[in-house]
Amino acid sequence: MSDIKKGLAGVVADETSISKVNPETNSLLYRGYPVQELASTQPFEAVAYLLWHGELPTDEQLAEFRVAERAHRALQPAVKAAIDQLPLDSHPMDEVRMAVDAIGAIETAGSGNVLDAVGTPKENLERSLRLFAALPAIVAYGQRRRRGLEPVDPRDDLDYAANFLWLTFGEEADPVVVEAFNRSMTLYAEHSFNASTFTARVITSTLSDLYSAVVGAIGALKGPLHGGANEAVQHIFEEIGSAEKVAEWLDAALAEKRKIMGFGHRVYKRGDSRVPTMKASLDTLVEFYDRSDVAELYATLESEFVGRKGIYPNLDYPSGPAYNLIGFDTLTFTPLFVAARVTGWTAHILEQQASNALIRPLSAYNGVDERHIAGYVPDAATLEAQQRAEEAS
Ligand SMILES: CC(=O)SCCNC(=O)CCNC(=O)[C@H](O)C(C)(C)COP(=O)(O)OP(=O)(O)OC[C@H]1O[C@@H](n2cnc3c(N)ncnc32)[C@H](O)[C@@H]1OP(=O)(O)O
Ligand SMILES: O=C([O-])CC(=O)C(=O)O
Repeated sequence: MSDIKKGLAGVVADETSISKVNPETNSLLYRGYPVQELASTQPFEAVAYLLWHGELPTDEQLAEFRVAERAHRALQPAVKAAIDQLPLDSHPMDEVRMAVDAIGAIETAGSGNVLDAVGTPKENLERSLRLFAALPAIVAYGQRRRRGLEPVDPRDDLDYAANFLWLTFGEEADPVVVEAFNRSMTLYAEHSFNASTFTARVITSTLSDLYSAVVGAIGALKGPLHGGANEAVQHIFEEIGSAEKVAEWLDAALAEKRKIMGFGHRVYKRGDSRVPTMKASLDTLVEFYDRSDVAELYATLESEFVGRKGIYPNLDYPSGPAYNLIGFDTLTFTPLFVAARVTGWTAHILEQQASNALIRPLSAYNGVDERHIAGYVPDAATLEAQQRAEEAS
């Protein structure tokens, strides 16, 4: 069949008013605002509000939103208990998926049946806010427990980004670090019908609940062709070691036909619109931590790979080393992406619920021709149905 779109490449599956990815102009708009402007001027809470409500909050709305977000920051004992059941060497993405699953099971408990678990738009907006508020403590706890540290309590006097760093490291981060981290959250928040968001929309389209959709999206994000690439970039940096070893490493990697993680994109073919903003944040971190070696490796790998293949970095390329400099464990990088993208996922879940159609594409069968079990004799009802089908065709 010639009209198969492998990987749904180029297929417009539905409309959305949440974000616009334009590879021609290399731009990304959230509800009409260029993401670079949002990243430079807004706290992440305001970006979450924008994605859900369609408008940036007024000062009063932001203050009210912050009160609600701060009220749900603490790690719930049942969620901590769910995470504690897992081996310490479970992947943190599995931990986060388990935590969201536990929250979903707790919050929809008593809803009676699958129809009631779906919830109203108001309930789903509240659920989105609670998940957004709870994820930093979940991600931070994962890293702390692997380091043998007790969780710390959230700080009501800190905004989202500063509190996230506090929860992870147990100390107040420098404003330079908070700013870079806040920007990364905004840049990661939303990107139209990427694989994880589309997964969330597919699950939502069956009238399943918001938590199930987010759990599915986490599973899709874990893959290294999608969100898992920020973790994979750091592994590559460690494998290479230093800028002078890039050329030799790349020769071998390309000879082995390896994918170089952090490069390439399904939609952007001439560079990811978010990279310059994240690279600027990486530069501030390089300066702050006095790690010019990281900048050198970054620049050398980029120029060698772009020079040889004409394939450009995506957002995971600068964010991987940025998260490493901040002090996050490498395996925590993709959970940070979850904490940011939960805003986009839930905005899409709400949009899908508001205008739903079951998502169910067709497939072209390319298996063996019809065949039969030797000695099988159809019963009367089957024969009758076959006869009716033949007559109708
Ligand atoms: C936030 C995000 O999720 S951004 C994406 C993060 N993912 C990564 O960084 C993983 C590495 N990149 C990739 O695997 C790809 O570029 C993808 C999956 C992101 C996009 O893939 P697609 O649009 O399907 O392009 P596809 O994988 O078909 O690549 C086209 C060609 O470029 C090559 N190519 C694309 N990206 C890379 C890469 N990173 N390294 C080496 N070769 C690459 C492919 O091998 C393919 O070559 P071929 O035509 O000779 O077979
Ligand atoms: O859009 C995509 O396919 C992947 C991506 O960059 C994202 O989800 O941020």
